[in-house]
Amino acid sequence: MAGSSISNNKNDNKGENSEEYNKEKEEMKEISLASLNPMHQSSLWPQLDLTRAAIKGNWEERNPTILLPNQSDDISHLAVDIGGSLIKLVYFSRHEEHSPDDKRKISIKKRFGISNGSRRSYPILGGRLHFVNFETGKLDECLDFISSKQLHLGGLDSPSWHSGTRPHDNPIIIKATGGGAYKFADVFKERLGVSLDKEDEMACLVAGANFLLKAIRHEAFTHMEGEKEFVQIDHNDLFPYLLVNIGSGVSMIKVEGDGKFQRVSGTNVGGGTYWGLGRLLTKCKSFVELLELSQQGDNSNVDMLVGDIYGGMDYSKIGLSASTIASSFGRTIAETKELLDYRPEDISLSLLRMISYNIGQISYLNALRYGLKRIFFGGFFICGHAYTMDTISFAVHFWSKGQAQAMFLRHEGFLGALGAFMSYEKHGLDVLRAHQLVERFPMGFPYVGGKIHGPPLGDLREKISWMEKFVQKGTEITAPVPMAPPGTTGMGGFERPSSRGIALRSDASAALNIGVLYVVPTLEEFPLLADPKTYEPNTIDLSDHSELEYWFMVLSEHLPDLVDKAVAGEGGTDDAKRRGDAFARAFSAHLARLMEEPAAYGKLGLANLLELREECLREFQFVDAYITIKKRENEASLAVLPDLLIELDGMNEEERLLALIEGVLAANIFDWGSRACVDLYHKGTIIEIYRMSRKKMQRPWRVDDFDMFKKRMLGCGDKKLAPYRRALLFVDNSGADVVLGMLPLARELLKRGTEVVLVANSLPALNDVTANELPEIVAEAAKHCDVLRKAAEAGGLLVDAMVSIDDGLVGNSTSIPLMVVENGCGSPCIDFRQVSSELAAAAKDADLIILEGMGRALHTNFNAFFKCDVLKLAMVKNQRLAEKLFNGNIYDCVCRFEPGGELR
Ligand SMILES: Nc1ncnc2c1ncn2[C@@H]1O[C@H](COP(=O)(O)OP(=O)(O)O)[C@@H](O)[C@H]1O
Ligand SMILES: CC(C)(COP(=O)(O)O)[C@@H](O)C(=O)NCCC(=O)O
Ligand SMILES: [Mn+2]
Repeated sequence: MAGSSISNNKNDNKGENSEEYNKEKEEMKEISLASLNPMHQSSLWPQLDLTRAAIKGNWEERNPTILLPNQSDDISHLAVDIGGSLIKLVYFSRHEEHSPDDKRKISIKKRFGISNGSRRSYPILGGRLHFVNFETGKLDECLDFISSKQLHLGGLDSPSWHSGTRPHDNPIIIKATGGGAYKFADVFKERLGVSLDKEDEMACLVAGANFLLKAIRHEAFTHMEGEKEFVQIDHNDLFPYLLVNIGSGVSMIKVEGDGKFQRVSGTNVGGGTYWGLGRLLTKCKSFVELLELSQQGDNSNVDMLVGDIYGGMDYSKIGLSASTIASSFGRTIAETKELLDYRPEDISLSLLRMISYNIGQISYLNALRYGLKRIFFGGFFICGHAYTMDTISFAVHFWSKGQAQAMFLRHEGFLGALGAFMSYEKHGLDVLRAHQLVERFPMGFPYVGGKIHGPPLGDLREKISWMEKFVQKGTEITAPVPMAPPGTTGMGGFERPSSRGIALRSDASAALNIGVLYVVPTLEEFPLLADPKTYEPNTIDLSDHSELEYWFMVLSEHLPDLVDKAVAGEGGTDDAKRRGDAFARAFSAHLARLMEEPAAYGKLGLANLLELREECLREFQFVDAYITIKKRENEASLAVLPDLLIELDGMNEEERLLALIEGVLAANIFDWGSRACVDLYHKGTIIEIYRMSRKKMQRPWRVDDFDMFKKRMLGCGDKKLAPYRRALLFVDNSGADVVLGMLPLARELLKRGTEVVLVANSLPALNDVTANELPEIVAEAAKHCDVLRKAAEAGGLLVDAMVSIDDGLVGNSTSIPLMVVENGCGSPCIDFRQVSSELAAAAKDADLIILEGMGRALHTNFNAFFKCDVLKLAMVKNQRLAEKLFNGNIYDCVCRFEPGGELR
């Protein structure tokens, strides 16, 4: 029950109780950012070190990469928002993941004329934006933090960047907003030697909100009766809106565009009122404590309800139920009672409701006054607290009679600081778009909910011991807010929160659900999506709790096997075992967190869970858990490929096409992500299983559009259609899947004059084949196949891999080339909103897409439409999914052909 869960709460006040966490000062929420345009630097922007800067690659390229050899990788830039209650820091650290261009990449870049980085007219460098906050009353802590991380020296073009000293004639300037930018300017100058460049607070709030609403996909959400729902904001239909920032006090700003706004109202009853009055009345030591108290409160002991006045009856004539609050704190007029006679829990809840309800009501009145339908609420007062949001939402909904809607922002507390940060320059941040931002949730997130200022755990050993320390706490993650629906009366008031007794996650009251947003400048929207606006990658929506429970179970059960493979893949060393253990804990904690609050990481689909698992493995430096298995299966499959090709070549074209599709479906059984299949592998060799799988291919398949596809490929009678120009083949698993399934299909397309682009993962995921691995596999296959060889050579694919091939054949070919491009993903699924620039370029001339495998064709994209023809091929290796999608059974096959564009 709530009481015990809260009082036993070991996550509480970590900073105060534990020495270790006393030094935790770095917020674990980060956003990666595009970096700077050296062309447009203002003198205020901390300069990059451009000494010995050189253009890498071709000078004639439109967007060459500029190397900055003297630029520290840890360069930081800082902006501050110093409010009445809290200081918010936003700082940028450059953080680029370098993956050297291999020959495959170079040839693809040449082929498609892709320049480095992005299409824009400046090089975007990777980086992260960190969010940190301190109490304003503890300014010293904040200054120590800035100083220890040298944030105030951020990237200045001076030798002092390294030495930490700086010449007096070159003042350091930091962007600052909030009242404290004035009040504490001298302290910053004295302690850190920096000048604060003051930016208007309202302008910063608006700039921060506009950026977030445009660039971050799941930034805004509604929160009604415990239900959180993300809102897709149409960039072209964002304005006008009312921005209500609930900080110490409250500002209400009518926003009509970028930089176009007016502060129309406000109220002095805000977050400071709750925290200040609450502290006085309850003797709470911290804001979090005060909020937690409210979770166990019953405000009817403090508030005067309509029923108190009307002898237990509703005042239905004017729509007020007996439980409606008639007068906040009205019961405390009783002369017989003193403050100590009231429970602090009840006082806290009463205060929270009074203030939230009041702000909701005033906000709506202002929205009404200015004809604004949408209201976004920000400010640290909300701090992800479900009951606060529900109360505000209720007020807006009730007073507007359902006409207006309250929306909340995930980065609620950092609008001003973000706006101040953006005011350094107008060219870096504000052009970023959602497809370039990837949000990741680091391993500590389930434990600390993004709240605790964790140490920068760059070192793997630190990560592991951090996990080990938290292992006890893993079992204590209890339900966050909400609470059960607050039970509104529908008559203008609230019932008491029916949530009393439901456990509150220790830190949920102040947990900001913000992960790490990496900027990957090279990511693009897939150009062949029929309608990017309505595209939803996930087929399974995990907001259905029974689905979530099922997949939670599947992934949990699969965990020991995955850890075994990952550890074995690295020789089973003690180090690998320890990492394996820590990974299992971290991933289990993510799962537990999401079970309790499915929307904690944004909108949750199955693809997100599967990707999270891969990311978590990478965090513990398991680069490729299935590497040994993949190699073994590739070799076994390559050994039988020649026989398969001979068999195929002996067939007529109709038989062959069917055999090829059957082959793809049968070979898709080699999937180490499926429990059922893994069990199967104990029962026979790869080749035996493949044969068994082929034998069982009975048509009609569960989804069987083969005849339609055949008609398009082979024509009908004398009527032949032109071959496809270019086919994108999204390959799935290593071994038989790619070697005996997809490569023979690729070969057939090549023979028919179609350019083939093999699209594979950028990073390993389960036993999926990667773009790095494919050229070698193709080279091996090509030893047995002229078609593949010639095509690959002509495509420049087989540069290194083909050294053993007879030189006489090289360059003689006029065949259509075969290419390998990376998809930009490291997951068994694919989200077409964010793919590599290589793939986006290759897609431009494509007229056929073949999506293979459960992850890419069923879990994601089963319902997706494309501008060109698409063939979705997969074997369903999970009973529940087969039942859910088409009332089918495990091992059913899907061959779905959907003509694109005008044909549909
Ligand atoms: N950890 C916290 N400590 C103090 N106040 C907090 C905390 N978390 C949330 N708050 C609430 O947030 C309010 C401050 O919000 P904020 O947006 O930072 O405003 P300001 O800029 O005025 O400081 C506080 O008055 C309090 O109600
Ligand atoms: C992870 C996968 C999507 C990979 O499937 P693939 O794309 O390789 O066909 C699939 O194995 C899966 O959904 N596995 C979990 C379900 C299970 O164990 O039954
Ligand atoms: Mn796979």
